[in-house]
Amino acid sequence: METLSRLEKTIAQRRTADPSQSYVASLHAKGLPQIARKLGEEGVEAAIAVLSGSDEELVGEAADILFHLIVALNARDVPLADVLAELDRREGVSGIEEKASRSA
Ligand SMILES: N=c1c2ncn([C@@H]3O[C@H](COP(=O)(O)OP(=O)(O)OP(=O)(O)O)[C@@H](O)[C@H]3O)c2ncn1[C@@H]1O[C@H](COP(=O)(O)O)[C@@H](O)[C@H]1O
Repeated sequence: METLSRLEKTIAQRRTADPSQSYVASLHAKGLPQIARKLGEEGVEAAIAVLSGSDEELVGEAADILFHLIVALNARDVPLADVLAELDRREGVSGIEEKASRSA
């Protein structure tokens, strides 16, 4: 989790960098729709790697999706800590109970 928090800080700092020098800044320059599109693409690539990639390819795709997810959260000014707190809240609650609480 330390790694993800550190990455979140770096991403926040790079938002306002020169887009020709920073991938994060280049995504921001293209806007929220592009950030969302990249997150979707990476999700699909990760799913394909689950089915047919090597372990090494899956690790790479998993890293890409975590990175692009944090870029997207940061672009919406939603702290990663909020997501982690939500996961903490769900701890000890079974998936079935969680689903029932959502549809109640
Ligand atoms: N972890 C990452 C990271 N993972 C993936 N990527 C980039 O995400 C892109 C993945 O997109 P694709 O695989 O679809 O490749 P692509 O065709 O080049 O991408 P597009 O042109 O379609 O956007 C690549 O350009 C990767 O370099 C990352 N870019 C940056 N980081 C981290 O973010 C920090 C800040 O980066 P800059 O903003 O570039 O300084 C870096 O120090 C790293 O810690």
